[in-house]
Amino acid sequence: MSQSPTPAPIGPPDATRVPRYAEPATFARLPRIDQVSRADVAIVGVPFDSGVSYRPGARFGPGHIRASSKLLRPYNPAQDVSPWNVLQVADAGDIAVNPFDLGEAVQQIDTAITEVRSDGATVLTLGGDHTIALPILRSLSRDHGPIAVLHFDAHLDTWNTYFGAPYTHGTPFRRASEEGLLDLERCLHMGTRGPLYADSDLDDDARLGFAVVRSDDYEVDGVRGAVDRMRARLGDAPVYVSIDIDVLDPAHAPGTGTPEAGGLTSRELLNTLRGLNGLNIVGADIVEVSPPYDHAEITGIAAAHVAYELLSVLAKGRPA
Ligand SMILES: N=C(N)NCCCC(=O)O
Ligand SMILES: [Zn+2]
Ligand SMILES: [Zn+2]
Repeated sequence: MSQSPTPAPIGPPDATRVPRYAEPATFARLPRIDQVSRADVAIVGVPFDSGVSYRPGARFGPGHIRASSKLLRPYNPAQDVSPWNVLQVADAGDIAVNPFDLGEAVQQIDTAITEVRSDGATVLTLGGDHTIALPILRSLSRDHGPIAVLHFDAHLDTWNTYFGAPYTHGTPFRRASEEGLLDLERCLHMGTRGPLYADSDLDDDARLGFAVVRSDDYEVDGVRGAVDRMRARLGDAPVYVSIDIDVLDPAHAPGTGTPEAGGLTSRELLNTLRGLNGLNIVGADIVEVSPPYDHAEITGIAAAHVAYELLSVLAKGRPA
């Protein structure tokens, strides 16, 4: 039987013919998911910030990242790939999440992510606060088993509860570990720094399955050393990449809710992500972008470029 050939992916309109600032924003001016027959990668917004412990505003993150992604161009010379030519990437819009009921919100995110994934798409989620990583990991682990979480963040996010609440942006990875969603030999934080509640936080964190490449380790070992440790830890496990934009120094990402001094530069983060090539990435998020605290789109642009590097890695990983 003759098979109909897979249609060429639809990319963004040519920016030399359609102004970048025209039209409602989709990520990188890519098509909406209802404009394509199928998607290899779906961009999903999660406008939710009811889990934050300090400054709010991440509910406006997805729209801001989309607006800040209009200048991205089709060819990525740093990875020698044109991601839109290799993958059908489409914008699936935003999940309608209950801002008043965290339990229901977590359930809604799991359901919506599972539905997008059931059509065969890898999901790149734009947050939203870090609470959203838990339901995404629940969805992924049902198909992939225990996941290696590669977690870029100033914070551990393996704390227990806030005001007795189990679902918050400081607790997703403790819940995930307790629920058996994580490969305890292969999870890793990158870029952590700053004050903790107690020194036992680090003992708890290690017990929950995480190794650590601190922000200060970049000073000593450089990006190359960080990438070597990252690849050794992740091995060939299914990897979920969770990027809290506050992993960047506040100079590189002021628009976030719980900023900590002494962070990575955007160049260090982008270069570290390029080191993911060849690994088995099953999903990713970019969270904690809070536009009310941003200036001149600094944080939105950083997040858009982070997404672009991740999409380039996914494109390079696709068998020809
Ligand atoms: N930004 C995230 N995801 N977590 C921050 C937790 C801050 C705190 O417990 O003080
Ligand atoms: Zn953080
Ligand atoms: Zn976080």
